[in-house]
Amino acid sequence: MAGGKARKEKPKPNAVAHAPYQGGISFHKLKGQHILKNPLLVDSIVQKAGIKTTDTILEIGPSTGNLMKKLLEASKAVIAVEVDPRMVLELQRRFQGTPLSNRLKVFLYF
Ligand SMILES: C[S@@+](CC[C@H](N)C(=O)[O-])C[C@H]1O[C@@H](n2cnc3c(N)ncnc32)[C@H](O)[C@@H]1O
Repeated sequence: MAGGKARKEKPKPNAVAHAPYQGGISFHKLKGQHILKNPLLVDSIVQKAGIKTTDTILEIGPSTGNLMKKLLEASKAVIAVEVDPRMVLELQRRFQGTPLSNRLKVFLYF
């Protein structure tokens, strides 16, 4: 701006209200909610964990289940604990009626 004062940007009124809307769910970043989007990263995590088909896994905070899906495919069972009821609903929708569902238990804890 030649000769004028630089205009100050208005602060956003509420960071949570501006969280991106993805997969039908708005994520609350302040609660640590974000999803693993890169399938190669998810594969790498599962591979490095050295999971055996006889293992039962405890997942804390599965969110919408991107990592969970791979964990279920690699293990005997996954027990998950999630604080957000919207995520629990989404997980039920995602895995209901699939062969993975009988190896999964999700608990809502809050
Ligand atoms: C970073 S996300 C998990 C991403 C997920 N693993 C994926 O595959 O995309 C973290 C999740 O943990 C949940 N969470 C935060 N605090 C928690 C707690 N104390 N106990 C259980 N879940 C929690 C959040 O609601 C959120 O769904």
